[in-house]
Amino acid sequence: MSSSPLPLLRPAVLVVSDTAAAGPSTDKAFPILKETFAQEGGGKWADPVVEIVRDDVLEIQRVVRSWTDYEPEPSTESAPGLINLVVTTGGTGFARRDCTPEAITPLIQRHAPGIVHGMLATSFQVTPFALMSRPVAGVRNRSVIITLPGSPKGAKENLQAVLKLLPHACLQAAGEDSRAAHAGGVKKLEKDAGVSASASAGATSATAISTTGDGHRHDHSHHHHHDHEHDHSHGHKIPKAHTTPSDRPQSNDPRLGATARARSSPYPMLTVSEAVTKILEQTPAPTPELRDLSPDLTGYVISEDIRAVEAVPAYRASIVDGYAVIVPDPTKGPTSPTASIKGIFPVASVSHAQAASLPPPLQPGEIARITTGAPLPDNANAVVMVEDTAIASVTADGTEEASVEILTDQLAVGENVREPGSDIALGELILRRGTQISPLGGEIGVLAAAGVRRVPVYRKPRVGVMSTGDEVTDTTTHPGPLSGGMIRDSNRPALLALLRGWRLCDEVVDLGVARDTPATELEEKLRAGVREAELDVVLTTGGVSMGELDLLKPTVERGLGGQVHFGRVSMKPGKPTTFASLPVKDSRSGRRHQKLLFGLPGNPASALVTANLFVLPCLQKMAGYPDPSGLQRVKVRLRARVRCDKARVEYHRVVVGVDVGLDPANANAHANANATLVATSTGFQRSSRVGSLATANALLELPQRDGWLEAGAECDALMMGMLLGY
Ligand SMILES: Nc1nc2c(c(=O)[nH]1)N[C@H]1C(S)=C(S)[C@@H](COP(=O)(O)OP(=O)(O)OC[C@H]3O[C@@H](n4cnc5c(N)ncnc54)[C@H](O)[C@@H]3O)O[C@H]1N2
Ligand code: MOO
Ligand SMILES: [Mg+2]
Repeated sequence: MSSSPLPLLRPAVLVVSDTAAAGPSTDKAFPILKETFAQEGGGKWADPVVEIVRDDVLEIQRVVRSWTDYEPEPSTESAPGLINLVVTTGGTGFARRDCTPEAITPLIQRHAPGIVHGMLATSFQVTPFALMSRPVAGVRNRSVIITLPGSPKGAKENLQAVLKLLPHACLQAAGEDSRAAHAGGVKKLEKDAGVSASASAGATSATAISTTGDGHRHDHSHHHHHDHEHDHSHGHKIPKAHTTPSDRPQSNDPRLGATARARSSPYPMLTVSEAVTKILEQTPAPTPELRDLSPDLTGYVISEDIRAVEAVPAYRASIVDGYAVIVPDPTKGPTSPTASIKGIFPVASVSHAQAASLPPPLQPGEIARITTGAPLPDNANAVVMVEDTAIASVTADGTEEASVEILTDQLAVGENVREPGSDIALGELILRRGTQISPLGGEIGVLAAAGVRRVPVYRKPRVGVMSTGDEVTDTTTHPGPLSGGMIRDSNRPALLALLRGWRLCDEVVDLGVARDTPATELEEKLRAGVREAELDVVLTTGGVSMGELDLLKPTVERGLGGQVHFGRVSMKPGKPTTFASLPVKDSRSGRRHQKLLFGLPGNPASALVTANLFVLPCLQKMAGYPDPSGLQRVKVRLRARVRCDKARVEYHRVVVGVDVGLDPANANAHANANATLVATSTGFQRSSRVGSLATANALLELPQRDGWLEAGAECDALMMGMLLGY
C-alpha cells in the first residue's frame, strides 16, 4: 500500500446560538471543542471546520446537510470532502428558542441512543443539570452527528464522554455506504487512523476489510455487535424492524417497512411566501442570449435596452392618398401659417408606395399624384387629399389625368407628411431591458419596424413534466376502458398546457409516467430526464405525501443526492408540495450546477394550483422578469359567501369578471365608474376535483380562519388568466 500521509478524520462544529450568530466573537464553545479534539483526540482528528447559525430549524438543517449529504456519484475513490463527524453545540435545552434536537432528528437516518446515554450519564455524574440537555445522535449518510449542550463546560464534558469511541463510529459510518470502488479508501482511512484490529472487525464486512494492505489479519472471533447493517457487501440493506415503538427509527427511508416508517412528516411546514422565497433563492439568475427576430419570440424578456437601428419612416412619406404640392412658405411671406394653393396644376409624376425607386423632384407650379406611405418628391412640402381635388383635364388617350384642380383653401407646410424618423427616431430607445415580448404584437412590431434583427433576450428555461404512480394510466397508450385501480393521467396534459400557455419555456418536455414499482424507475427517469433533455426544471406530480409509495422525497435525497428545500407548505390544496435541487455535472465542461425539481402533489387540483403559485415565479425569474412575483394580485368582491379553512390558507378557484355595476335608476351614468371585479366560485373545491379549475381564471386567497367570508366581502385574488366580462 502507498505511504501517503495520514488521512485524519474530519470533524465539523456547528455553533447554534442566536447570540453567537449576531456576534461570532462571543462564542466560547468552539475554541474549547477544537482544543479538546486536538489534545484528547489521539491525533486522529483534523482541525474542525466551524459554522455558526441562529436557533432556527431550517438554518441548522441547511448547514448540517451541506456537510453530510454526499454526491450521488462520488468522482474519486477516497471521496474527498467527507465530513466524518458533525458536532452541534447549543440549542438543546428547554428554552423556547432551543430547537437543535428538532432540527437534527429528521436528518438522522439511524439513531445512536448509546451515544446519547453515554453523554447524559457521564455529565450527570458532574451535575444533575446535565439532564436539562436533550441530546440526539445518529448517522446521516456517511457521517456521525452528535448534539452537545451550549455551555462550553457542558459541551466539553459531553464530547469527552464519547470522544474515544467516535473514530470507530465514524469509520463504520463512512464505510457503510461505500461501494467496491471506495473500499480501498475507507480501509486506508481506518488503518491510518489507527483503529485497533479487534475494534475494526465488526465495523465493516469481513470481505471488504478483513485484510489490510500490510497483510495484517484482523481477528473477528470475539467481537460482538448489534448492528443490523453489518453486511456491507450487499450495499443498501433494509434493517430489521425494531420491535418496540420507542426504538423505531423515525425516517422516510422507503427501504424501511410500514411499521418502521415515520408516522409524521419530518419536513417543517412553511408558509406560501416562505416557500416562494426559498424557490427564488435557489433559482438561477437569467442568462442573456441573442435570438433572431420572429413571431416566436413572444414571452421572451428583453435583456438590454434596445435602440432603433433605422429611422421610421426612412424618407418623407405621405399620410394620405392625394397630390404632393409645393405650399408657399408662409414664414417667407405674409403672416398666415397656411396658404391657399387653390387652382389647376399639371400632374407631373406619380409616386406609389413601392420599393423600387423614388419620384423625380417636383418643379414649382406642378403637383404629383401620391399614395399613402409613398415617398414625397423633392421640393414637395405637403399633400392634398384626393377628396379635396377634381380632375381638370385628361391625356389624349383618356386614361390619365393631365391636370387636377385643387379645391381646398388652406394647407399648411408639412400637412399630411411624415418626416423621416418622426415615428421612430434613429437610435431611439424602443424597448427597455426587462420588457416582456407579449403575444399582442406591439413589441414584435416595433422591433421589426426599427430594423432590429437580432434581439437581446434572456434564455427561456427548459422544463419537463412527469407523472408518477402505478395507478396512473396514459390515455394515449391505453385508450381502452379502465380497470381495477387505474386512473387516467390528467396532471401531465394539464401541466403541459399550463406551461405552454405561460410562454416562459424554451421547451416543455413530456417525460411520461414513472411507476412506483420498481422503486428505481422514478430515480432512473428523473436522472435521464434531467440529463438527456438538458432540462433546467422538472415537475413531477404524486408521491410526495405520507404513503409507502410516496417515493419522491427519499428518491431525491437518497438516490439522486439532491437537497429538499421544503417538503410541506401550509396551504390548501397543496400541503405536501416539495421543492428540491439536484446536483448535476455538465458532461462537456465538467462544471457542477443544479437543476430544480418541483414535486407537486398528485391530487389534480393541488398540482395545478401549486404550479401556479410556485413554478410560475421560478420560471419568471429564470426568464428574466425583473420582479418575478408570480400571479397578479387584485382585489375582488365575492358573488356569494365562501367557507375558509381553519388550519390553512386556501386557494379557492373562481371566475373573476368585471361587474360594470350599472345603476338602473340612472342608466346614463358613466357605467365604469362603479366597475368592480367580482369572483364566483367554481363549486366544490376538493383537491381531487380538477373540474374546480375548469373555467377558473383566478385563485381567491382565503385567509386561514374558522368561518365564512360573506357575499360582497372584499378578498385578494390571484389572476391566472384573463378577465371575463359579465
Ligand atoms: N396521511 C396523510 N395522507 C395524506 C396527506 C397527509 O398529510 N397525510 N396529504 C394529503 C394531501 S393534502 C394530498 S394533496 C395528497 C398528496 O398526495 P401525493 O402527492 O402523495 O400523491 P399520490 O399519493 O401519488 O396521489 C394522490 C392522488 O392523486 C391521484 N393522482 C396522482 N397522479 C395523478 C395524475 N397524474 N393524474 C390524475 N390523478 C393523479 C392519485 O391517484 C391519488 O388519488 O395526499 C393526501 N394524503
Ligand atoms: O394539500 Mo392537499 O393538496 O389539500 O389535497
Ligand atoms: Mg400519496
